[in-house]
Amino acid sequence: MSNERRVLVHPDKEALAGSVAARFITKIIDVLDDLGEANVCLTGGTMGSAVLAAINSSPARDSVDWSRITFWWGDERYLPLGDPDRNDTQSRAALLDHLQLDAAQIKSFPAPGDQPDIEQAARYFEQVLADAAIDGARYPRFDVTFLGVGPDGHIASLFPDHPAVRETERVVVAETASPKPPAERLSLTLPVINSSDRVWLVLAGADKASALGLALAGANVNDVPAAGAEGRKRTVFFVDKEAAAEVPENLIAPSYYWTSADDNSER
Ligand SMILES: O=C(O)[C@H](O)[C@@H](O)[C@H](O)[C@H](O)COP(=O)(O)O
Repeated sequence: MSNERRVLVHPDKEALAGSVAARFITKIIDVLDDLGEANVCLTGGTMGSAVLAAINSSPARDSVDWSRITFWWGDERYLPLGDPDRNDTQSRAALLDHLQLDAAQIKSFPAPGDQPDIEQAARYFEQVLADAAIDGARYPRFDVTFLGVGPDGHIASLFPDHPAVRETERVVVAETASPKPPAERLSLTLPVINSSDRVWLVLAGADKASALGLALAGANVNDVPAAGAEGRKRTVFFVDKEAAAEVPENLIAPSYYWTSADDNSER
């Protein structure tokens, strides 16, 4: 199995969300069959929520044994629990609150007041991740990590030319000057994101075309953080036609009916 980056293009945002949802359901069933349990890292943003809503409305939703999945986020806005702008609030509304999950399956980042300040909140969550890890690792194995991509090429809360995108030692960092409001956020660092078996980037719209084109053309990670996203087994850019406008034709996967047999190449 090669770990080349794949670009899968869809006609529009709705088809994109539906396709990612279908692929996720199939993949996570395979992972649970193989490993017995799974860790999934969700993303904020409109595409992240659209995918979760598509999973929730899928006829195959309840083919997944959700009780064996722990949910994390790649980043979180540092806002009070329940704030409508928090990523976990939006993920709950789109999917998680429609499933029968134990509270322990949902690993929300801390909110203001949980820890003395945002930096200690970052340190605290590093311990939460370590407690969930095995074999002395600093964080669990993420089977699928979703990422949205900003027009500037940011992923999670790793923004171009910010120290967080260059951080390679820490597991969780505090971002206090996010160009995308709100200013204060917590984020996994790139090495942790890239420890994931699969990194699935989901982006739609003409405003993402430049960032995607640059990321696939090998831009510097500091300039275009999405350029640095790479899963251990698979890295897939799920995009719509508008976002794909600047992607070289040779990087776009031939359109084919994807079957699980194709996916067995991962084993
Ligand atoms: O907290 C956040 O804002 C997200 O984690 C962020 O990284 C988002 O995924 C991108 O900005 C893309 O957002 P859209 O999908 O809405 O364009």
